Amino acid sequence: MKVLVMNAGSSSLKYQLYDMRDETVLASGRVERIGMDSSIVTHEVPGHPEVRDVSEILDHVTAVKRVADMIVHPSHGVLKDIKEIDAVGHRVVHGGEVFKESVLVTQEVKLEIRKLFDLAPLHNPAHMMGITAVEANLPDVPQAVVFDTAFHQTMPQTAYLYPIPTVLYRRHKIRRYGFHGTSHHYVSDQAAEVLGKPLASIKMISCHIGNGASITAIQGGKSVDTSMGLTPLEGLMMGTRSGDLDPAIVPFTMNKEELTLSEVNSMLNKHSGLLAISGISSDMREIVQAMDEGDRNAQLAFDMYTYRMRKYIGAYAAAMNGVDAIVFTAGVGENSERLRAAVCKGLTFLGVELDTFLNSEHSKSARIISTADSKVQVLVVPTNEELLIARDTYKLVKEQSNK
Ligand SMILES: Nc1ncnc2c1ncn2[C@@H]1O[C@H](COP(=O)(O)OP(=O)(O)O)[C@@H](O)[C@H]1O
Ligand SMILES: CC(=O)OP(=O)(O)O
Ligand SMILES: [Mg+2]
Repeated sequence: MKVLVMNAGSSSLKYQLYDMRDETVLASGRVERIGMDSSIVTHEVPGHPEVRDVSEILDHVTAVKRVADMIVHPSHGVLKDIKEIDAVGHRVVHGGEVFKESVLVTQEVKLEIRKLFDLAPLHNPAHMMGITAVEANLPDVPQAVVFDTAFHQTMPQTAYLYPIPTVLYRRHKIRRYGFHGTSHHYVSDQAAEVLGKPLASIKMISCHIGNGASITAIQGGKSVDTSMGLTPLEGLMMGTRSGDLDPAIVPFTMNKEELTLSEVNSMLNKHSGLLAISGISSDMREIVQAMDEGDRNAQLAFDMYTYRMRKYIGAYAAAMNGVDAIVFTAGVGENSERLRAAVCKGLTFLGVELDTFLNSEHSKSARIISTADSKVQVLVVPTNEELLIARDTYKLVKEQSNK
């Protein structure tokens, strides 16, 4: 079975095509700057150089069509006919309380995802555009949706309720949901394998540090608390998002700066975090470079970012009354030895001892980076949300066809 995995953002579309017989990636790529003047399409077949193309792509339907064209292209395609694609799996960030696991797309499912637009305005509308674009380009191909929130549905009420009037939860389902669940789930499985211990016996803290960033406490393989909340704004300081702050800042800023609610919302989501403090970039690579060149604001941004991570790790060690393993994943977590070193430096009280050599090694595989004596094992595990999405999609479509 061939499964196409899609992660549609508001102006981008990432894809991976899997052959599920051996879970190999046949092709992958992305469309960026959808709806802007020059859109960029990149397409890669393992073992071959990347193909890049700049053209005008006005909407997601055209973007999906371009992806399909790439996949069947005479020179860099991997399929003869687009009909060879058996199923499409989508990442959907917000599944609310309705979706505790992955499901096949139906009219009702689409309606439910639409109801959640308010709660993930940067993400869910884009995913829906991806789903309808596939319907337009690949009619009759079954589609599945895999939710970032699903893994966190095991959180106890103590962790997911906000201490505000409960009528807001009953009426509007205002509660903490958590995100990046597919990634936290994947890396926790992988980490247990590397450690050679059953997941059921491990207290783990998983740090997904990418553009968006979240930390999850995983006990016995289940998410028991996570740093993101109702929306992906709560928790850690991120590239452009503020993370935790005093909610009173919202009305106070609106008042003092004469801003509207949507302007403040945009400030907190798009103009805060690393970008705001450094005044340079939301990209950790550029922050580290500027820091090394002596830029004090970049240094401050880095210090705040890692300080806030350390506080969450401490909190989750307390939440689980201990921690056996800390896992770093996603763009920053996997690639920045500087970040890992800075975070772990302040965790010696927990018995964390990083091995400087292992931490500095560049490798694409899951590995331990703590010393043999460290009481808490520290790991780097490359995440693979796409593979879990492909697996769930494959399973759901197979079950459906066996009915
Ligand atoms: N070598 C590196 N050092 C530090 N940060 C890196 C490195 N490589 C990538 N990153 C960071 O990873 C981020 C992207 O992470 P990723 O998990 O791919 O995010 P997303 O999936 O949300 O787009 C970039 O913003 C960049 O700052
Ligand atoms: C939920 C979330 O923050 O996702 P991303 O990191 O892809 O923005
Ligand atoms: Mg990501």
